[in-house]
Amino acid sequence: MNYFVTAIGTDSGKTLVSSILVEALKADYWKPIQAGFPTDTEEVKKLVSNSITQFHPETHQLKLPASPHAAARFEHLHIQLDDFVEPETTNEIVVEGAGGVLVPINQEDFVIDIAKELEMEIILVANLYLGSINHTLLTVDYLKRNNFNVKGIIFNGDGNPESEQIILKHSGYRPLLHLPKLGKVTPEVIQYWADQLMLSWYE
Ligand SMILES: Nc1ncnc2c1ncn2[C@@H]1O[C@H](COP(=O)(O)OP(=O)(O)OP(=O)(O)O)[C@@H](O)[C@H]1O
Ligand SMILES: C[C@H](N)[C@H](N)CCCCCC(=O)O
Ligand SMILES: [Mg+2]
Repeated sequence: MNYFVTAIGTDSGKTLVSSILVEALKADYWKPIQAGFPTDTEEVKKLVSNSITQFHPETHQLKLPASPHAAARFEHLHIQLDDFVEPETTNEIVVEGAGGVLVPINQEDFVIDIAKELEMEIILVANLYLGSINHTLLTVDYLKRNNFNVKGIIFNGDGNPESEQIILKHSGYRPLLHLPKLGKVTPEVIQYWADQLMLSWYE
């Protein structure tokens, strides 16, 4: 199974969560669209320590740290959905989106449409700041209305039981992991949280 990691926004922790997933599953990693530097792939390479994972090149590596539709226009490029061809591998792939679900890649399509085209199972990263319930349930509503197959939700940030409870109630999604605010993120920290994730992965 290939997993598409999305979130309720940008800077939500998708790269951090992708590193944990890659380490836990010994899966490959692919960031189809990178906007800005340093790249997420470089970050994941620093955090993953297993010898099986392959890091597949971005389909579009854009200079501007902006929405892909704008970053592409800035470079006189046009991104289209059929640019995205699943990398050749016999391994599972953890695919990281860019920003949240409705991030435009051109004037018609969105980042989440890549997951639809490639029939990937969604993993949703949800933060727990004040305001994140609304952002999360809007994302959940979109995923449900468009019949996405969702593996589960990973809460990222210091505990907020009231938010977690109401999000789980309305989404019906399985909580895969709750990642607190970490200190220095090292490969050892990633391995620890990869082990935590696997405790309930096959439930
Ligand atoms: N639980 C956490 N504890 C400590 N630092 C975190 C945590 N979650 C995210 N961060 C940090 O916050 C920053 C943004 O996280 P990250 O890069 O994973 O976001 P992202 O969702 O991948 O963003 P983008 O949409 O640009 O891909 C990073 O420096 C990351 O290490
Ligand atoms: C540049 C950033 N780090 C992400 N890769 C792209 C985020 C796009 C967000 C678009 C938006 O929702 O306004
Ligand atoms: Mg990222």
